[in-house]
Amino acid sequence: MSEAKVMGSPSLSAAGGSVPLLRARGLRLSFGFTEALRGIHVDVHAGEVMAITGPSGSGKSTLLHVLAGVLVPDHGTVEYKQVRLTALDEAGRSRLRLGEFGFVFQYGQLLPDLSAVDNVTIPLLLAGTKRREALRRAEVWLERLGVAEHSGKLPAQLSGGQAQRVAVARALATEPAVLFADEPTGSLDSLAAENVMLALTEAARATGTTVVLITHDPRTAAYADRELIVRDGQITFGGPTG
Ligand SMILES: Nc1ncnc2c1ncn2[C@@H]1O[C@H](COP(=O)(O)OP(=O)(O)OP(=O)(O)O)[C@@H](O)[C@H]1O
Repeated sequence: MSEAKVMGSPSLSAAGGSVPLLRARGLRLSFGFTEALRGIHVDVHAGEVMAITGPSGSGKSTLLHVLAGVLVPDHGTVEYKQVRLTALDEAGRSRLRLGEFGFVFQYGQLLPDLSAVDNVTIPLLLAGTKRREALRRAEVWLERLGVAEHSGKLPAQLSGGQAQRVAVARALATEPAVLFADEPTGSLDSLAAENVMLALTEAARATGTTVVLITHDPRTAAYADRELIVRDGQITFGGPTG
């Protein structure tokens, strides 16, 4: 774990209930005249797999980026482990992202000239892990994601589903507290999508990693513990009641 980790275990509120790992209130964000987020409240609890669904253009990616501290809302707050992420400057948010969060995108964005295992070592090496140990841990993660036999292949030699599982292994290798995934199966056929989701959720549940993922696909959402539906920048289903 990196020094940038925000210390503290899941805490209890004064009332004795568990405090969400991520707590967002009153999020509003506009791009010019487009109101992408129009007053969103979200709680994400430690260890849960949460799917954000909704029509194209409804604000899903914007919401994910605000929760992950990539974008700053015009109004509203995001708290991570009770630290107000929205009050941090860019450097503070960057440290938090590096230390606590992992990311997977629709197209895994593996480095094309590096083998699968070398791709997975990258974040470990950046975090200061020695090369030998990084290789060992990368192999363990490829095994967990079911792609160990492809570890020496270049991304171009992998199927789309295999490449996404390598991308998930890379995102989880530093053992982030939260994995943010934006359409992680969006480029795959349905069988490959199910295999990636199965591998992703099994690995996340085995390690207690919290997952926030965006998907258009109901079959992908079915792997989540909870679904949040966003329409026109607002949550229409699954938001906090309190
Ligand atoms: N950088 C940006 N500049 C201008 N407008 C943006 C920007 N990012 C998003 N938007 C607009 O904000 C709204 C929400 O976009 P967002 O990408 O969050 O939706 P989405 O639900 O993730 O869509 P999709 O499912 O198609 O990826 C859209 O109207 C989009 O055009």
